[in-house]
Amino acid sequence: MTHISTRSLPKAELHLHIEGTLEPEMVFALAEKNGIALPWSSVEELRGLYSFTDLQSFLDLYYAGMAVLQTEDDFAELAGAYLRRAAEQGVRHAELFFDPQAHTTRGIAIDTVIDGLLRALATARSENGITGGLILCFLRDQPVADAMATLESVAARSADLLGVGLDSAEVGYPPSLFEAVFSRARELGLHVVAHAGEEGPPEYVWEALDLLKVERIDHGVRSLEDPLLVERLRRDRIPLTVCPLSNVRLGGVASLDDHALPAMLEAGLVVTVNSDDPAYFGGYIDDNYSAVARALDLDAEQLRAVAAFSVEASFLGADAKATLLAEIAAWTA
Ligand SMILES: Nc1ncnc2[nH]cnc12
Ligand SMILES: [Zn+2]
Repeated sequence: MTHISTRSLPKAELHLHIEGTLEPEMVFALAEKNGIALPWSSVEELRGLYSFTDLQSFLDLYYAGMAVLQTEDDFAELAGAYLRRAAEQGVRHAELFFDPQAHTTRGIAIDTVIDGLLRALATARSENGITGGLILCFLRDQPVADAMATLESVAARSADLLGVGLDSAEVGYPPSLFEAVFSRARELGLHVVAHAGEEGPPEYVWEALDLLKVERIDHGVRSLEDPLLVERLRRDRIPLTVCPLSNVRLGGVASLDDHALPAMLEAGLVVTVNSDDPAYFGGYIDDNYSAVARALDLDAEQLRAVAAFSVEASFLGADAKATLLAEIAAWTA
């Protein structure tokens, strides 16, 4: 059994919903500050609800908690807290997902959200040397026209974004619905990624690749059900941003011991380890690294390989990648 500490292993986080870092304590503090009535009476009561049966049971609570995020300062505080924790856990680069439609439908301006998050990223860069950017996610269970309108609303400031993604309830909302939206995003020079194969079938992963032309697949764990798809992902070195603790907490995988991560590595896939919604799933990124290191008995070489994949799969430039890869190669447990 390995007990390697991976905290100091340099890594990139590529699958992190910033709203999923909203800890119950911050929910209550922001509710008080903003004069918002909550349906929960205490931090303990709210945290007690964090036992999920599937993706939707989590999403219901995730969207409810966001009501406390009102001002640019609130978004900066949220992202600042995450980035400090991430830096403590060895994160050197973080590409943050955010869900603007979950805020604009509550009357919050999209610029308020983006400006707050960008301010936190700038502060983290100067204080901790951590680099990063924003990936705007469309809610796939909302109308396609809303996604297109959201994209057009940021077209003039697309340089403030790294890319776009696709999240929320997956089954019944195939990537094919969003072909025109992703085409427009690519036209704006944005990187493109999508959640696929978390609860949805391998067919959704094929659609994300062939129709949305994504550069990474978020989750993708169900890809292993389709050998031809595995071959495609391997051949084209399409990275998968896997979130082990999330898969267990949402019931996609019975326990960490049963996680497909070793099989994915064995199959020659570019697999990365990420935290998804750490406030809800019981751990930030290094909690995910250390949990898989223990449960799956990964050695230092395998852990360095996963960290190197995270850098390779990132949207950093070639020089920044080379610097981080050299640090990872030099890392010893
Ligand atoms: N794991 C996940 N899957 C889909 N949508 C999400 N939104 C936040 N976390 C998500
Ligand atoms: Zn996710």
